[in-house]
Order: sequence, then structure tokens, then C-alpha cells
Amino acid sequence: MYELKVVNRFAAAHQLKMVTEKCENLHGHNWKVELFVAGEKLQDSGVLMDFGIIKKRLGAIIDSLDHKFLNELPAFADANPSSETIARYIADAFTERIEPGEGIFVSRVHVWESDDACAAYWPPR
Ligand SMILES: Nc1nc2c(c(=O)[nH]1)N=C([C@H](O)[C@H](O)COP(=O)(O)OP(=O)(O)OP(=O)(O)O)CN2
Ligand SMILES: [Zn+2]
Repeated sequence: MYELKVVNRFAAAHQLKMVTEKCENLHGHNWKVELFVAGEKLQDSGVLMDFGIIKKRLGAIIDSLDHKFLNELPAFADANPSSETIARYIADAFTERIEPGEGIFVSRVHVWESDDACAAYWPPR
């Protein structure tokens, strides 16, 4: 099995209900996202998938979050925009962009809310 990781970042605002009182106030973070894709078989070129393609697809997803008020996005209509649900959203959105026959899957997404706090999501397979 091979696993690749690409990294991206976004800035956004959110409010979190039912976590701690201070989190209910409107505030923002500079999130860091690490997306992992995995697969068994390399292409003839010796790569699992070109990093450039993965970065471009992740970039489009990050654009949907960057400089947004996350609570207002349809993706978080039913869920607090926590680092956990952001990681799940990114994993699901990337999985939708994988084309048949590409032979990869999203193995993990890390979402760092600060330098010392990170949520990891492993999509079910
Ligand atoms: N499991 C999670 N816990 C918390 C999340 C989360 O997404 N998942 N998010 C928050 C809030 O976003 C909050 O803004 C972060 O607050 P806090 O962890 O207190 O961060 P600080 O930068 O204020 O760090 P301190 O160490 O408390 O100064 C909360 N929890
Ligand atoms: Zn926060």
C-alpha cells in the first residue's frame, strides 16, 4: 500500500454550540488540512497519482471554505463546523472527485485548528 499526503490551509470564521461557552462567540482560525490518499498499484510512471492533481482537487474544496462563515454553509447545516466535521466534509468532497479506475481512496484527513490541536478522520471503507 502507498499513501500520499498533501497540505493546504484556509482561514474562516465559526461558532461552536455546546462545546465551551467561549466557542459560541463568533471567532476564526487559520486551519491547516492534511489530506492522505492511498492505493495499492502504481501507475506505469511509478506514481500512485500526480501530487499536482491531488493538490488541484483539494484546492477546489479548500476554496469552498476559505474566508467563509462556516456555520452558513450547507455542508454544516446539521452539524457544528468543528475540526472533526470539517475533516469529514473534506474527505467526502474529495472522495466524490475520485474518478472510476483511479485506484485511490481517501485514507485520512487531519484538520489542525491551531499548532497544538488536530482532529483526524478515517472515512469508512
Ligand atoms: N474536539 C474539538 N474540540 C474543540 C474544537 C473542535 O473543533 N474539536 N473546537 C474548539 C473551538 O474551535 C475553539 O475556538 C478552540 O478553543 P480552544 O481549544 O480553547 O483554543 P484556544 O486557541 O483558545 O486554546 P487555549 O489553549 O485554550 O488557549 C474547541 N474545542
Ligand atoms: Zn473555534
